[in-house]
Amino acid sequence: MSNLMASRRQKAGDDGERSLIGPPSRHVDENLPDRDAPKPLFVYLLAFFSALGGFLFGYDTGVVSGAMILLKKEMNLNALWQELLVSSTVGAAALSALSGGYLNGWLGRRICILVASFIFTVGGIILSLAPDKVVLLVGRITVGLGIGIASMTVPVYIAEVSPPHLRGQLVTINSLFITGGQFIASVIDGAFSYVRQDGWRYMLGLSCLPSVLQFFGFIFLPESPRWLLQKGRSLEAHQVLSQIRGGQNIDEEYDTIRASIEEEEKDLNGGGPVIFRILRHSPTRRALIVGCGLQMFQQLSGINTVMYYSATIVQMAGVRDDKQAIWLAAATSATNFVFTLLGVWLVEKVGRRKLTLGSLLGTGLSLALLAVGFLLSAQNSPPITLHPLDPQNSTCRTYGSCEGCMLDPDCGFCFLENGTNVYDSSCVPVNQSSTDHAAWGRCSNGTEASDNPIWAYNYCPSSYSWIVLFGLILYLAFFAPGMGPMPWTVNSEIYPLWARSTGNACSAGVNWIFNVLVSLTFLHVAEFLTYYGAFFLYTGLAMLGLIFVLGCLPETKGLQLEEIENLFAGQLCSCGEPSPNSNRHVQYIRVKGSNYLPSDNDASDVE
Ligand SMILES: O[C@H]1[C@H](O)[C@@H](O)[C@H](O)[C@@H](O)[C@H]1O
Repeated sequence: MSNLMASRRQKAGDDGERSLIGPPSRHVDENLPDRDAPKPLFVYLLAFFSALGGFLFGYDTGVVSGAMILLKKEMNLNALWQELLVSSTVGAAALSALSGGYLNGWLGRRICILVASFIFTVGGIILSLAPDKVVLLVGRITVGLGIGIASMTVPVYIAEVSPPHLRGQLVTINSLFITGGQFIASVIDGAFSYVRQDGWRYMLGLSCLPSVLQFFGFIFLPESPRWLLQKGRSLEAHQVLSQIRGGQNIDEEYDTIRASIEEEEKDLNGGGPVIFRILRHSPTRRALIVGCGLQMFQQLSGINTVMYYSATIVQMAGVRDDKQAIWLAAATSATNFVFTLLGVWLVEKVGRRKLTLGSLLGTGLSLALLAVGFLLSAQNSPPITLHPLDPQNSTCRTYGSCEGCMLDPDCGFCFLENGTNVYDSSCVPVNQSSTDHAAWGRCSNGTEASDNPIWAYNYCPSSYSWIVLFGLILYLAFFAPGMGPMPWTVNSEIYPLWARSTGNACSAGVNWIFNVLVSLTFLHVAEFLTYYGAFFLYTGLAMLGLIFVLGCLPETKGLQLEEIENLFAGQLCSCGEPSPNSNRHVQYIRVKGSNYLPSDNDASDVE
């Protein structure tokens, strides 16, 4: 009973409505069969224009690998500059995602999306016109700032304008656009890799098209009604909500949002910065742990390493032609994209929790398969049979097989091939200005060796590479529908309005910080643990993630945003079971527009 009272106290602050307390299964949206639930077109339009932010996130993070192949030759970039141009964007995204929380609360979601698309456009222009590497770096930091703001604002905006029965699907569309952006970027990379002179300018500059489209779209699109209500602009909020819901009766939804905001205002958990209030208030603190944990485990399961390394994996499997390898890497991003589509379809069918659990389990198993593939390749690594005189007396001459040679970033494997048979192999230093060639000898640039030796940098030829290739496809098939989109989707729904932008800013920041950490450490980890060791490590981390999700992620499917806070009222890790405080919740029903006051004696008020 005390739970009931607490629940009622929590929600019954609005006169003019009466509260009905009932189990989650009874609430309005779940009673409607999916096919009968209204699907107002306008909300799809909003989701599309917002998700262009996701597209830009995917495009700008994905396009750089292809651009770098041309850039490093044209601008003579050394390893440090290449690293800077790739990681600066992700680092800037981390910073701007963290500060995006404040901007979101202050300026609103719409203005933040406008600011992000403006920054994307400016960044794209800087990049396409850059006369030197310093300006390129400025451009890459600029787009990173846009990505950070977009990555935390767009899911929040979509979640706030969506009706509950479509919310998971629509927010997941943003992730579909991220992987779509990565896929289109790889196709553009492939197409413009033939344009040796300035091809990179087109690759980097083309991002201006979607950002301009988004900017003009958002000039005409409305602000989130929830944010408007929070700012006391109730008339506008009512109008916007009714526009978004296609003229349906919105009174009930409007009242629920308003009541919850009024309740939040009464119970602001003292003053001070929002992050401190989040940490002081246990339900939001728990939600923040779940949100940040999900984002951390998303990156720790190694998605960006696998994507980055996919070109090498296909080379290892025997595709030696550069162009073919680029197109096969595009096929990898296409796989990521197609399987995210599966996630969009599944999220409202099986729910967030089951989807994430199934995805993590499959991701872990595929990582183990990848590791086994690398282990077998290492154990059967081709021996080094030639030991040419090394003028630099480098470490390369000390290795007995390809495995040790390829793990040393300063060396590469030069060999001849007859079917699957490797012969006349040597380990020689890599050319410091381009890893495409050896520093000297048969595999160096400009050497016209009649027997056409093959230069393998970062990989070894292996007859077990099909296991690795299979592991890669399996990994994407499991990761993309669940662990890819769910951290973004779940974060957009688990915080109450007052904590939503700050909560999302923190969790998006965690995502970007772990993205930089994992990508920057991968080669070093591989150097110390070997490739199979690195992939076994990711397997272990994915399994830890599985335990975390199993223990801590509740199901949010079908609930109103205002109801979700209750899921975190109980202890943190309750294995997805709703806490005792959350299995009753309140519905607000306007009774003929009258000022109906809830009464404790009213039989309809209790179960
Ligand atoms: O959800 C996205 C998506 O899965 C991308 O493919 C990945 O590159 C991002 O890091 C991730 O946040």
